[in-house]
Amino acid sequence: MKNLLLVAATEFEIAPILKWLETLKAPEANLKFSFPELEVTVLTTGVGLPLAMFQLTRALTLARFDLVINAGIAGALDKQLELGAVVQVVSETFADLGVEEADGSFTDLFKLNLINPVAPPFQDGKMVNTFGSAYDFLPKVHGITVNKVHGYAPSIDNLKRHTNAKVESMEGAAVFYTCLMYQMPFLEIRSISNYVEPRNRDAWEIALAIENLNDVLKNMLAGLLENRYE
Ligand SMILES: O=C(O)c1cccc(C(=O)CC[C@H]2O[C@@H](n3cnc4c(=O)[nH]cnc43)[C@H](O)[C@@H]2O)c1
Repeated sequence: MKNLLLVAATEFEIAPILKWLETLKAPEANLKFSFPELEVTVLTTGVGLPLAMFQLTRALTLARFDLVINAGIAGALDKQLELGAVVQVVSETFADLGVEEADGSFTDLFKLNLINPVAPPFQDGKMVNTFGSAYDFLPKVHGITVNKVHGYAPSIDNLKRHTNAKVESMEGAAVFYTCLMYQMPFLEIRSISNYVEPRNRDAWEIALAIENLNDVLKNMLAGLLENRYE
C-alpha cells in the first residue's frame, strides 16, 4: 500500500479534491482516506514558510509516507505562462532570505557566507527535486519562495534580473527543504493564479487556477487508485 501526503497552504486551494475524496470514503482522524491500494492524508499548513515547515516536519515525524505532494496556486514571473497553467516546480530558493543593501539591492545569505551554498540540501544555493525527475507529466519550472509577495515594480524588476525562476509561492521552499533533509520523495505542483506584477488583486484568476490544479490532482489520484473511482 502507498501512503501519500497531500500538502496545501489553505483548504480552499484543494477543496475540490477534498470533496471528491469525501464522496468516495469517509475520512479517518487527521483527514486520512484509506483505500485498499492507497492511503491519502490531507494536510493544510497555513500560508507561509514557517507554518508550512513546522506542519510538514511534524507530519513526517508522526507517520510514514511514500510521497509528499505539495499543491497550490502561485504567481508567475514569466508572462509566457498562462493563468490557470499547471506546472511542476523542480527547484526552489528562499528568495528573500538575506539583507537589503543601502542601495536597495539584495544580497542572499549564501553570498554573505552565512549559509554554505553546497551543504545539503543546497546545490549552489538552490534546492533541486531529484525525486521529481521521475515524473514527466507537466511543464517543469524553477520556483522561488517569498515571505512577502512581490507587488512593487522596482523590486519585481530587480527580482527578474537576478532569477531564472518562473513561479513564486510562499511555501514551496519549505517543502523542498524538509523533504530533501528527510530524503522523502516529493512533488510540488502549482497552478498560476496571477502574474507577479504591480499589485492588482482584481486580475487574479484564483477560481480557474484551483479548478485546473484539482483536475490534475484528481487524475493523479484516480491513476493511483487504478481508475476504479472516476
Ligand atoms: O488576496 C491576496 O492579496 C493574497 C495575497 C497573497 C496570497 C494570497 C492567497 O490566496 C494565498 C494562497 C497561496 O497562494 C500562493 N500565491 C499565489 N500567488 C502568489 C504570488 O504571486 N506570490 C507568492 N505566492 C503566491 C501562496 O503560496 C499562498 O500560500 C492572497
